Amino acid sequence: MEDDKVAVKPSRFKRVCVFCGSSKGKRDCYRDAALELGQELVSRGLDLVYGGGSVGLMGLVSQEVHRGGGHVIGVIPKTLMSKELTGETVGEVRPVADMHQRKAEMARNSDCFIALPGGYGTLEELLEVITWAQLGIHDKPVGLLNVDGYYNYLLTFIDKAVDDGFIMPSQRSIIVSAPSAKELVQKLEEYVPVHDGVAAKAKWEAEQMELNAYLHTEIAR
Ligand SMILES: C/C(=C\CNc1ncnc2c1ncn2[C@@H]1O[C@H](COP(=O)(O)O)[C@@H](O)[C@H]1O)CO
Repeated sequence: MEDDKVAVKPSRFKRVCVFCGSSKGKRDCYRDAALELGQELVSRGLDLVYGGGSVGLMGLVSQEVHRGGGHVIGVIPKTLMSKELTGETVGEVRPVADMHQRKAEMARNSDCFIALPGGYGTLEELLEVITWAQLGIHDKPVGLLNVDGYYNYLLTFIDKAVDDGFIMPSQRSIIVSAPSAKELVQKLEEYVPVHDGVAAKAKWEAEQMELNAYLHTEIAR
């Protein structure tokens, strides 16, 4: 092999679920991070799963992956499907019945999760997959793209919850964070899931979640 060619190790992931703002935020660094994450997924040959639509950072990351030739899956509740609300979705659109089914479908179809900066919706999606990891419902890595320290207060709060005995120290490592997309995806590739006694007990919930998602899909047809 020529010296300037670096062998790219195949990814352990196929599909990455991205949670992010339905707004672009007020600073260019958020916009740039969404585009950079899109490019990183394309360069690693990874598909994108996200909440559908073209608004805010959601639009930027999905359009960047689509433009780079990556496969994009937008999972969107039927009530949000009007173009006035969410705009055009690039790639594949998977309509679902409601917000709960959307989260279950996004999780079921992904091998890891990444949160870009966002608001309540992003936080809710992020904290749910962290909680599911804590309960052992899945063992997929969860990453926080901490663009210019956007999530510093959240990480400080989580450290406080560990210090004060509300989160087990072993569960602190569920959240993987990094300031750039490249670093974050690399850390997620290397992530080793946390396992403890809770995990085994909660496995049934994973089956329940899959069954619910399947039933919702069938009912929605
Ligand atoms: C109802 C309005 C806009 C709807 N726009 C959305 N379209 C698709 N998905 C959305 C939308 N809003 C939230 N989401 C989901 O939550 C995350 C973003 O929420 P945030 O509060 O902006 O952080 C995102 O990951 C989506 O899955 C007009 O008000």
